[in-house]
Amino acid sequence: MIPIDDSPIVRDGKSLILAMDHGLEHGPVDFEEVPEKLDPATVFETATHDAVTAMAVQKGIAEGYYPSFEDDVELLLKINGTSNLWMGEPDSAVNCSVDYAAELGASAVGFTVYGGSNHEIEMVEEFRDVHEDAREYDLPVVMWSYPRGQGLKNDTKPSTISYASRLALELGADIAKVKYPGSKEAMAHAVDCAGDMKVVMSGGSKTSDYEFLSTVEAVIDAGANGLAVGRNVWQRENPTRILDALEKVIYEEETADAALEATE
Ligand SMILES: O=P(O)(O)OC[C@H]1O[C@](O)(COP(=O)(O)O)[C@@H](O)[C@@H]1O
Repeated sequence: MIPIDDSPIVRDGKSLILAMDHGLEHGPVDFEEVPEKLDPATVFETATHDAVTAMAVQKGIAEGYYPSFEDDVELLLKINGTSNLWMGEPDSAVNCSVDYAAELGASAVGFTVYGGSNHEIEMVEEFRDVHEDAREYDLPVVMWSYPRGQGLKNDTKPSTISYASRLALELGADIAKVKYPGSKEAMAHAVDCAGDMKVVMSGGSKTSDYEFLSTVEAVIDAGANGLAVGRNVWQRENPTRILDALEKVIYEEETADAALEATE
């Protein structure tokens, strides 16, 4: 972990990363209800909102679309990723080098580690190379720290999420992106386990405005540093409105109720 408060992907110590790697990770199914979002430019447009500190995409999307948005959006290049067609133990192919991420204009890199998978050892060794290459460019490293595999039946239980945040600290991440462990108290423990490293919550599938914002409120109350979110923003009819509300909950530490009321 290095100090990253001056990084462009951090605003007032917090981050709101807009993720759009779902076409690879889940397949086009995530765009069925919002077919216009199949065009990555529409989501880059959403990422120009002041609340968004970075947009996380795979190499192909960055190559094709980032040049039109480089003045308004910070790029977080996701270095590895797997399709949903892969049926083996959780694993993730390294799809891009840190050198090429830097060439594309990335302000940070992202890397998934599936702790507990039968492929954990190789993934952590790949993370080592990515982490040390990123240090050469002073690029913050965001770890998608997702323990899962045949030995892990519940990947969001509190002890697993605390382990996920600790594992990221120990391996050198600057931000750990973890799933919500179900309560503010459990999130607070995951944050404690991360020491001075930043922890952000992973968004998850789309829920109601209130449910989503209340969870984000709990996460901020727990001392976490924001959110890395995809579907709960760009699957909405009005992504700007939820980003207006998230701006209030994350940076102004307002309640979900107050944020909703102010953005009605
Ligand atoms: O591995 P999972 O749990 O299916 O989720 C992977 C997806 O979730 C994210 O980590 C966050 O996106 P969401 O907010 O839509 O859950 C994406 O970067 C990634 O594509």
